[in-house]
Amino acid sequence: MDFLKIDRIHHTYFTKTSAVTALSDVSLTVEEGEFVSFLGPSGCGKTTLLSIIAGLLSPTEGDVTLKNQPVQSLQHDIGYMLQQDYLFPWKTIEENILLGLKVAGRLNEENRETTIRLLEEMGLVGVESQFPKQLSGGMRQRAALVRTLATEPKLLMLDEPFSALDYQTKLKLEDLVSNTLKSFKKTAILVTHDIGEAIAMSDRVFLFSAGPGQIHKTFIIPKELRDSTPFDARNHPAYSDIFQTIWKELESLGTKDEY
Ligand SMILES: Nc1ncnc2c1ncn2[C@@H]1O[C@H](COP(=O)(O)OP(=O)(O)OP(=O)(O)O)[C@@H](O)[C@H]1O
Repeated sequence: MDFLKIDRIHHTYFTKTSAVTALSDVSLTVEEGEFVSFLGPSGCGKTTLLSIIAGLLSPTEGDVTLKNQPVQSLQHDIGYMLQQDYLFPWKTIEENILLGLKVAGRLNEENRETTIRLLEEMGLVGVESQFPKQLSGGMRQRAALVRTLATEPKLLMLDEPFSALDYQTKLKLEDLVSNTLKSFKKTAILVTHDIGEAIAMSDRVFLFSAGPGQIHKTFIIPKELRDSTPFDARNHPAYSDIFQTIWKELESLGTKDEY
């Protein structure tokens, strides 16, 4: 059974004066526990597709099923990690992390223990009583991910989560996030413009072309890279081959200023 099935999705935005086709005939599947990336130029429909998967937007045509259930309304058990951490500045890290569980009326001993394990995995033990402004950007992003994972989402969507961080922090966070998602056996979709990040973190990469957005090609990341941490994958001999292959495909789509 496919964990997530996207079947012949087509989406057109209609405005008073125009119609913009954001996605055309997009089909893909994601297996449980898999980490996939959506890579492509600005405007190729990545955000539109995430919104459709989350049930925030109804596609013009096509179907999405998550764990064999049709997605027809907002999915509450999808977690997000975004470019901004959206932590509440007036709450401590612990209060921020437990907020989602409290609001859902699901705070109990078991998921408190899960939260402690997550704090350990993400190297955040000791900062629970601090406020977000006392933490670095990377630490705040880690706290935001703990808050998301604490609610045990079925699927995690990572929408350019590292793009506002400095390069060193981004590399360290890639490793931490990847290890944590593997140890919690999470299924995840990463949206990124960064070929290296997509290769280092994913099992498969879907390369989108723009205008309208379509899947141009799917790349299976070599096993030796998948078995490595993202940092080690970037330094593996197989990395440059797959990087070149994806780069050439991107170039064949037409170079855009964004690249
Ligand atoms: N609400 C909207 N109304 C009209 N057109 C829209 C709307 N949202 C997106 N679009 C258009 O749909 C296309 C796909 O947009 P989308 O934001 O999904 O792309 P994207 O790949 O996420 O871009 P980026 O990488 O810049 O975030 C673009 O041409 C965009 O201008």
